[in-house]
Amino acid sequence: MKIKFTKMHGAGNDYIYVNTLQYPIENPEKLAICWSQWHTGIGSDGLVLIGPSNIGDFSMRIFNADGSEAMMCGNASRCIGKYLYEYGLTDKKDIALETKSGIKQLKLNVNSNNTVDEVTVDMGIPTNIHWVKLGEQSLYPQGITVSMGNPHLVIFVDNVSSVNLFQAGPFLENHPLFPDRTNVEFAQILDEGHIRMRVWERGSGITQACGTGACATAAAAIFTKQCTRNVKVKMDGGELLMNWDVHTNHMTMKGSATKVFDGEIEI
Ligand SMILES: N[C@@H](CCC[C@H](N)C(=O)O)C(=O)O
Repeated sequence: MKIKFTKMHGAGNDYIYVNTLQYPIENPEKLAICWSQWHTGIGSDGLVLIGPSNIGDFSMRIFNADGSEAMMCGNASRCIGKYLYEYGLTDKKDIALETKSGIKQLKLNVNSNNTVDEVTVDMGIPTNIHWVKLGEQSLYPQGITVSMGNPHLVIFVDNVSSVNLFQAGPFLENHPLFPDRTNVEFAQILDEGHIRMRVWERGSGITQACGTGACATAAAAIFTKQCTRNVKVKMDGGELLMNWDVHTNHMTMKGSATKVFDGEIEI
């Protein structure tokens, strides 16, 4: 059986997107592992399924490169907005997307060519924000946990370029404090409106960007009064603009969504 897919990225965080309304997928965990491989698969940070929804306009399921299913993905939610509009699944510019961490509202920025270049997502309320001690075995004594529907650990450092992500990432992802594992963000405050961040994602390793991670980083920086409520998070693959609303407590994330190519694969 042949499945059509689209490879897309948001700030360099790249996923394989399948419209399951047309191509139902029975074993996404296995396919995420197989297709994400760079040398023997399509190559990606994971697999995203676009589906129907009873409570929103459409739904999203996201699988990391190791096959684990995540509750939410910020970069994929923007790419889904672009996909839905440009592939004619909707003509709405405001889309309610069902995710495992609830409905996320997408606002599409449609340009004169009728293509979507940017999407703003209401990412909801950051929760579980508190300092944690990481113990003597960690190079980094403490960090801040933030939940954006999925778990994050944010560690502020003076120089993000000097962090050895390959070493610190897996150690902290699997730290005993986090029985469900965690995403790990290293963040350097550039000024009160700009943060430089590098990420180790749970289930995918080093990625070029993480949308929920950018939200978590902004929330941690604002929580510790290092940044204002409007802040840009610069990652290896691009930047996202965050706003943490003082009245609603919701975090919004604005950024690009890019199509790489369409393909077809046999299963
Ligand atoms: N890249 C994503 C997050 C994907 C899921 C994450 N690795 C997890 O397991 O929670 C984003 O852009 O938010």
